[in-house]
Amino acid sequence: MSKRCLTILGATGSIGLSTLDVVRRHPDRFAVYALTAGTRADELAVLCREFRPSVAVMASQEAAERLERLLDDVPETRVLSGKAGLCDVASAREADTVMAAIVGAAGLSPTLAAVRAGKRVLLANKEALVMSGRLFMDAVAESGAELLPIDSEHNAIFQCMPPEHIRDPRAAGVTRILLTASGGPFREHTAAQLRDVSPAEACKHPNWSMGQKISVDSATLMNKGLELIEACWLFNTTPEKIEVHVHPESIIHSMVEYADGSVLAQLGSPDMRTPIANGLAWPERIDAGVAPLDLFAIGRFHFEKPDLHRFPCLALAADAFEAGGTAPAVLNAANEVAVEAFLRGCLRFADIPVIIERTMAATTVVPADSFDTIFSRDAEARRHAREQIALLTV
Ligand SMILES: NC(=O)C1=CN([C@@H]2O[C@H](COP(=O)(O)OP(=O)(O)OC[C@H]3O[C@@H](n4cnc5c(N)ncnc54)[C@H](OP(=O)(O)O)[C@@H]3O)[C@@H](O)[C@H]2O)C=CC1
Ligand SMILES: CC(=O)[C@@H](O)[C@H](O)COP(=O)(O)O
Ligand SMILES: [Mn+2]
Repeated sequence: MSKRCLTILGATGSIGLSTLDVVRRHPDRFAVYALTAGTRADELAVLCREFRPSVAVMASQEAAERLERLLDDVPETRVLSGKAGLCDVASAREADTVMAAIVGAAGLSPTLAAVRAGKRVLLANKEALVMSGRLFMDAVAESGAELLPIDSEHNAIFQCMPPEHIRDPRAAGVTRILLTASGGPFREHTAAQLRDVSPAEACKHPNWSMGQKISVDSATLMNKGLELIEACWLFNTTPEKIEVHVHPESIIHSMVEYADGSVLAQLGSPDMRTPIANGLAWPERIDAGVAPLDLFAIGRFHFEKPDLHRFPCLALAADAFEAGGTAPAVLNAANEVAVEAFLRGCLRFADIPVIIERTMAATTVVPADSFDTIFSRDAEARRHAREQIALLTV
């Protein structure tokens, strides 16, 4: 068996560490070519000592200089920095597989570089696809990259469809996708209780252990909104063909309904090592280190409709997809700015959707005809969102 050689973008994060945990269990299958991080050089240094990548990349020159000092005695690891360094390792000839696990818009350029270089791209960074939708999928088609979904719901949907039909589910007899949502930590909060929840409470997901940004997105249901858009692009479908089911146990990771009335579901413990191992080894199955599912202990599954009044972000995302063009990029940018402000204690939880709605209202939708257009609208939306936050906090 020839080894897969990996670049892991966002190696120090929740998905990055879970990926390395799967890799660690299979030294005969996987080798690490490159690891990247944003600012946390100390954490990346520890990983470099264990996995001995040929290249390590930090987002800034300053962080790269620190990493270089920390790896003084690890001469086989070359240190690079910045967007150019990230794109280099994402497209390098030496790597055949790229885990795209940088959080947010910062992941778009390196993920796209991996796509354009025709890699097997394991897509966790949903924001990249939400921002650039059709352009991203066109790049996949042009390069022949193998795009495999890692987001747990999308990986579940992928597992429930014939692989040759994932971009044409109607041809496989698919009638609907049932996208599951946990409902987040505030599923039972009243609108009044939601006003003053803290960042620590928002980051305490009931079932999953994840980075801060996606944890807040789960709490507002924006994560489900981003995932709705992600599913539309990955599976070439529309929001009307996707129904969100709040399933608080997070054991069913999503379902696919067929014309004959069959509904196929993928179940598993809420542990990202399952979809990661599925993507790394696809079409084979390998040990992911995940404990077997104990359905007797779980006992019951519950399902509810999402409450769009308490959690308007889901509807805002559906509206952005409907508006098309640059609207999803604007939605994503406004959300990133609002979540960051909330995490810094500068914005109330309930004002996250307010900032997104105001930013969307203030920004003209134009056709998403190039990545330059996407990046310029992203920057403009961030400026609007920051202005709106400043107005709310004076
Ligand atoms: N966590 C999960 O279970 C799931 C996550 N996802 C998606 O996967 C992605 C990663 O999520 P998660 O692992 O939770 O996030 P984390 O915040 O835990 O990790 C983010 C990673 O990205 C790096 N990073 C952050 N900013 C930059 C930047 N500007 N340039 C380069 N690298 C950067 C971080 O480096 P540093 O450590 O130095 O800050 C870290 O390695 C997100 O898009 C998320 O939506 C999808 C499904 C499930
Ligand atoms: C693990 C994963 O894929 C997350 O996106 C998870 O789905 C978050 O859970 P909810 O958004 O359903 O709360
Ligand atoms: Mn998910």
